[in-house]
Amino acid sequence: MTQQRFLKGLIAAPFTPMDEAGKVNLSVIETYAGLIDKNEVSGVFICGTTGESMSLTTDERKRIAEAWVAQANKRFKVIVHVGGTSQPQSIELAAHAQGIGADAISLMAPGFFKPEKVKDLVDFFEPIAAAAALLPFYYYNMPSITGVFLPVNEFLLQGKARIPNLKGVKYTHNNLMEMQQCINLNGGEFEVLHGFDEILLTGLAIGATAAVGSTYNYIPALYNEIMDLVKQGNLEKARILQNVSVDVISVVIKHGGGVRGGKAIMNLLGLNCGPCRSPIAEFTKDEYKELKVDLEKIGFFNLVNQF
Ligand SMILES: CC(=O)N[C@@H]([C@@H](O)[C@H](O)[C@H](O)CO)[C@@H](O)CC(=O)C(=O)O
Repeated sequence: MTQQRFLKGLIAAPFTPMDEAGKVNLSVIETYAGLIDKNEVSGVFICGTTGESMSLTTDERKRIAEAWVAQANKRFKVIVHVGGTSQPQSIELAAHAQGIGADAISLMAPGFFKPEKVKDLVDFFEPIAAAAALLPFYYYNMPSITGVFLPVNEFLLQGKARIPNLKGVKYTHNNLMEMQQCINLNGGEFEVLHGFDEILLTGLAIGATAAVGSTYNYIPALYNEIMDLVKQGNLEKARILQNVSVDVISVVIKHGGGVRGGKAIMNLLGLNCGPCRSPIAEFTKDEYKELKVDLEKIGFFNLVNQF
């Protein structure tokens, strides 16, 4: 089946640059956007998990979205995550994303008061998606964080009946059977964006054609090669490269995970993204030293060719 896809290839989930005082530092986004453009990354998924959306104010989220749309300047796509726990706040962010010329919106399920049924989730999303009716909308499925484990294929079916701009799902979960069902639903009607970098190869094997992730910020070449190798049918080499990604992500996990560890990596590489916002603890000097040693041990710095 060859369907026209809106999103393809690698989409980086940018870190939100902050200064030492913990304020959002928009000035870094110009250089950041230059790196994205240079590295065959087809888009950015901003203010998501990696972008610390839930720790930002509504106004900060708007300013960040404006900066990315302006700096991307149509060189790559900008998908704005507008999810949260407050429907009116998300409506405001969705309308804003459309107004500034973003390419798409995405929303995770509300994780404080949770929808009990698929219908509740559709009810929550419908007016938000309608506020950006001209943009494709991707459901951001991430049950490990939201605690919402509703069946995604069922959501796509019920959602499409009421949300005309529902385009697909960003699938950040390891239920590969369900992910495959979503990919094949209605003959491949929906775009399923792969969400876990460490198992990209698995997602590609079952038919994903685009992926959103935090490590595509700093080692995109590795993943672009995995994608090329899969197209060529060279699974043996693709597996070796995926294993390299697993080594990197093991170090990232040791140092606090994709957001904390990943932001520290960006800082080590010279793109000043600053600290994470509380409650994610700031990296100490000793931690930076230890991270560098761990990355050197696995040959990480040879993988980084874009800085
Ligand atoms: C839970 C989580 O943060 N997942 C990441 C992954 O890229 C993740 O950092 C990576 O696979 C390492 O575990 C992305 O799916 C998140 C993402 O795209 C986002 O920032 O919204």
